[in-house]
Amino acid sequence: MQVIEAGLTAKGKKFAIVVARFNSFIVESLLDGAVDTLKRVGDVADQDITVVRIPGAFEMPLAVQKVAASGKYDAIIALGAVIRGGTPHFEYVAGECTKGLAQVMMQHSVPVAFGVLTVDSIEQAVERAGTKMGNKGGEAAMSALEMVNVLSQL
Ligand SMILES: Nc1c(NC[C@H](O)[C@H](O)[C@H](O)CO)[nH]c(=O)[nH]c1=O
Ligand SMILES: CC(=O)[C@@H](O)COP(=O)(O)O
Repeated sequence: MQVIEAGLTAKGKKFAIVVARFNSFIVESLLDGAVDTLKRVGDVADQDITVVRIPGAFEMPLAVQKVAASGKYDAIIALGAVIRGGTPHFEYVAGECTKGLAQVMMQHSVPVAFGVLTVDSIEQAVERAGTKMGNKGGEAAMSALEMVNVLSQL
């Protein structure tokens, strides 16, 4: 049996973090978690991290597609927070964001870590942005680190 398993250090690899400004009080905590994980777990240097700010989750697929097409990055981390309101708006924004990001990942063969919260309430968002349910930005960064390493072995 051959098992391909990857480590998490990614010194010298380049990461782009695409950050939605909508619900920024939540998303900035996701960004803090992602940067902290890349540096502390991945040993990624500050100059190898590029942060791209965009309006909201709906714009995420296009921005991530441009970043992927540049060929400059080993992985991309998408960070945002879609919080359910009183209309069907949530379904459209969250659905298009999720679908679009998956398409970009397959089209460009570059890992896109999904750090976009899709939650029913602000309370659920706070819980996932560095409080009792952890920090989903940090978790997305962990997956980007692992994917960069695993892809290099395949
Ligand atoms: N409601 C949320 C949005 N809405 C904004 C859209 O993403 C988009 O920027 C706007 O419709 C203009 O095209 N964005 C989020 O990231 N989170 C939300 O909860
Ligand atoms: C993405 C959303 O669901 C939200 O921000 C929009 O709120 P609403 O459905 O009340 O217009």
